[in-house]
Amino acid sequence: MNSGTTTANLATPRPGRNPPARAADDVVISVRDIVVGFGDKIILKGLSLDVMRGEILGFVGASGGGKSVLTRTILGLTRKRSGTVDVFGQNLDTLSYMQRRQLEQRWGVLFQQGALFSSLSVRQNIQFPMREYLDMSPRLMDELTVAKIEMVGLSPDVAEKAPSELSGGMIKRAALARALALDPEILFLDEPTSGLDPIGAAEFDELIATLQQTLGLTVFMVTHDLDSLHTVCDRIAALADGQVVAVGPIETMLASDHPWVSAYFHGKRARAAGFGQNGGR
Ligand SMILES: Nc1ncnc2c1ncn2[C@@H]1O[C@H](COP(=O)(O)OP(=O)(O)OP(=O)(O)O)[C@@H](O)[C@H]1O
Repeated sequence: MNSGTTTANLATPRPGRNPPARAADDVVISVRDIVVGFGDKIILKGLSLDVMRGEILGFVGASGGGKSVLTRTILGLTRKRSGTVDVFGQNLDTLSYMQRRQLEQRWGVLFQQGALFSSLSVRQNIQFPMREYLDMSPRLMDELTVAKIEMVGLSPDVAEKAPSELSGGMIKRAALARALALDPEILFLDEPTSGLDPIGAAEFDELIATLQQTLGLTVFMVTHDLDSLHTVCDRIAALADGQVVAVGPIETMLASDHPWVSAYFHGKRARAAGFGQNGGR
């Protein structure tokens, strides 16, 4: 999937992709100095990070380092002890219930675990957020459901299936369709390619890139997948010791002298994937 990809074409936007916005006022998510812990265990230790409009930001870090915790904190599902999270310029701590609900309609989430409600059909899963947030006729919901299913590359008959009847790749796609149900501007993806074989993972990466492009999405993607980082991410942020220790395009990661970042991007697996040789791939 990555053959023909060079370090040079990572420095500039890949052909066919619009350059992501980089203006300071185009920060879509701004995390400042957040501290998150459980009991006496501090996971995020004053972490700061910006996500820019229209970019795919890959978020990497050691297992158990706090990537999901950061995602859940941004989404307001995990309490922080201090610091701020602004989304679309709105400090999440200051929002009223209604403002919060309006904001929630502007993002879609694909969680790593429990991607679909197992007791609901794919149609019911996709319509879940529509029922939760919108007042729509069943007919319109059905039409939108088919559109979302086709958008993620599944056939319409999948709508009536139960999650247990789908392959791992189809479940990811159906969950993505649900994440897109409300036409969000931001997509949060927590390890979207985990559990997929390399071909399935590559196809899913391609789907994310295509959707980002056609829908103008901003994507925050937690991933361990070196191929995903290389092929679809505009920038990468690396988490270590509870903080973002490097952020930038792949070249920044390859040049970083932080021990974890260096080990990750120059390690055995990275070398097997063709990274880190002569400063690139
Ligand atoms: N609700 C919670 N209560 C207590 N500890 C928690 C809770 N949620 C997360 N943790 C702990 O926070 C740490 C970070 O977890 P997190 O799931 O964010 O890691 P991660 O970087 O996403 O890991 P992985 O790559 O393995 O998914 C772990 O030690 C985890 O056990």
